[in-house]
Amino acid sequence: MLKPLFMYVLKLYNFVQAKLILDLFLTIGLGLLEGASIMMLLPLLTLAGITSNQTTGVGHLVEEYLNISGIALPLVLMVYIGINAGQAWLQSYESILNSSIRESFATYLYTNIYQTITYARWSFFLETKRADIIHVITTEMPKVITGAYQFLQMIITAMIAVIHVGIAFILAPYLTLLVLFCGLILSGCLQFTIRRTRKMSTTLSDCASLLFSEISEHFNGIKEIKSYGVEAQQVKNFENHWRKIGGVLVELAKLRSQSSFIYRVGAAVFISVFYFFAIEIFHSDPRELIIVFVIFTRLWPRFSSFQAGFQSLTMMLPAFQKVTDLNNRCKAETEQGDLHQRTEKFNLRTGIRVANVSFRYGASNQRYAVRKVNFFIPAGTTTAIVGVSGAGKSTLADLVLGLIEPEQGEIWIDDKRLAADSNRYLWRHSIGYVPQDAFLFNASIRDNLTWAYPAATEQDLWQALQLAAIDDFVKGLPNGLDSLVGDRGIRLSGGERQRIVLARALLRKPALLILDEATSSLDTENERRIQEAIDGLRGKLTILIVAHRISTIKNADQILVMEKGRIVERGRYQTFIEDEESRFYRLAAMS
Ligand SMILES: Nc1ncnc2c1ncn2[C@@H]1O[C@H](COP(=O)(O)OP(=O)(O)OP(=O)(O)O)[C@@H](O)[C@H]1O
Repeated sequence: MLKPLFMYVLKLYNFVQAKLILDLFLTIGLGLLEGASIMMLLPLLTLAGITSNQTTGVGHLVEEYLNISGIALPLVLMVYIGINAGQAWLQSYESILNSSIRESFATYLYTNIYQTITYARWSFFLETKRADIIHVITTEMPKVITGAYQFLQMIITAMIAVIHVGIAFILAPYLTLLVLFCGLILSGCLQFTIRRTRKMSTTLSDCASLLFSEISEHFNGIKEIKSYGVEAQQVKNFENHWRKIGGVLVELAKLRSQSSFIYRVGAAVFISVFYFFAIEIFHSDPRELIIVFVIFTRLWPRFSSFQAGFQSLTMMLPAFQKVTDLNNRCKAETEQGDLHQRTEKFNLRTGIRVANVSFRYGASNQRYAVRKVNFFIPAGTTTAIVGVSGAGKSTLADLVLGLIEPEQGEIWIDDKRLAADSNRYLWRHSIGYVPQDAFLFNASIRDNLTWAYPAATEQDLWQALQLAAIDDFVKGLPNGLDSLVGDRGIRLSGGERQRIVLARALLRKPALLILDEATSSLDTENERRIQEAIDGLRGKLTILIVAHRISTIKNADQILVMEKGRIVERGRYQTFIEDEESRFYRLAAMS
């Protein structure tokens, strides 16, 4: 269970090696200075007249040295001030260094996980809930960063403790062993709270993940929730989730207060034992007794914070596990090859050949979404795929897009086979894609367009808008290209949004334009407009249309009819519509 934690600490070490070593040296320096500052109590107490009649021990040595050298109080006080000033300076320097290590480590880890997730294959996103990914990034990652850092702080605390215990041991070895023994007993007593904390934390993490999913789905489906009038049910679900989380949090608070109770009572018992042994059994030098007492009263909060830190770390372990699992899954799904060094594009000359391609969602799935499909899309032509819902149209489009890999068969772009990840990546780079519910950023129209092609000139932008038949609309807006589209393009109508997205796709001068049910959610008027825009592109571009409505594909050069993952008919609109026996005819009659 501690393995993921070590991994992150190791990452932290690899990331900030030099700074971390400097930090550790500073910590040792701080520990030594703090020890020296405590040791200064010995000459100070001696000069104040507290002495002992013992003739051995460090106290006696200091007494003799002060007598022989004749060192006066002002000099000892100056040394005391010097040590404390040095300690304060080191402390402030160390805290700045710590904060810089922590922040750069956080940036590194966040960017790293974001990158790993983003570069994972599409299949990963098909199998993973978005809410779970967002939950890991926004809720679990901060815990991981705090945890790795806290672990480091615990090591630092342990190092300082070792220095202090070392000093105490030199002064009073038996008393020190006694205190350490008592500390061990106390830790043993607290083991059960640690185990229980770990269990509760896993439950808490799972509950939080579910709650996050619930919130995300709630706001994604808010329109449906309101139209069905199920607000009360949703609020009740939310309340139930919170009640569960609240219960776990109260349990954790109980555990924390239990440990703190055990600590406080234990401290009182151990101080009494310490005094009893020091005075009655060891007959200790009062100065050494005072110093050992000072050391342990300073160490006690450290022990206690070490214990609390350990408990918090235990609480964070489920977060480490979740982040590590996600990271490992993404890594296993990362597209291989020199993907991001290459920028060249595919330039379709002959066409796209889909040869005997089959695909299913998951190796254990009995049902193939696409089965033994063969077809050719000549460059510069329009191909349409039609079929009833679930026939496999979008899956086939995703295969041609290079988002998913065929389980069997091959896809060829001219004479290049889409086999390697890097090929598929470059191919996607060369495609314009317009899905049914296209995505627009909450930014200006210009930003939304240039996102796909940052090097676009003003002329390129207007040309693309014109091709998508939306240039007049944009010209009419008060801020033209710089008008804001609102969250997900909410300030635009469905048709305007789709045409902006079409313009964005065209801006890249794509080798292939894929329209995946791009007009199915539009009204007739908007559909007509976008249809005109698409018709205007015929012959200029290679187009693949996945269509629900037959009216949108009348002018296609080739129509493929799909049924249960297979292509069952192919031809042109005119031929099909005259053949009442054709499946296409029946489809057209249904739509
Ligand atoms: N992510 C997925 N996981 C598992 N099965 C899936 C997934 N996506 C699609 N399928 C299944 O694959 C088959 C083909 O789906 P696909 O979306 O390609 O059909 P479609 O013809 O595009 O349907 P529609 O017109 O309704 O969008 C369907 O049986 C569907 O249930």
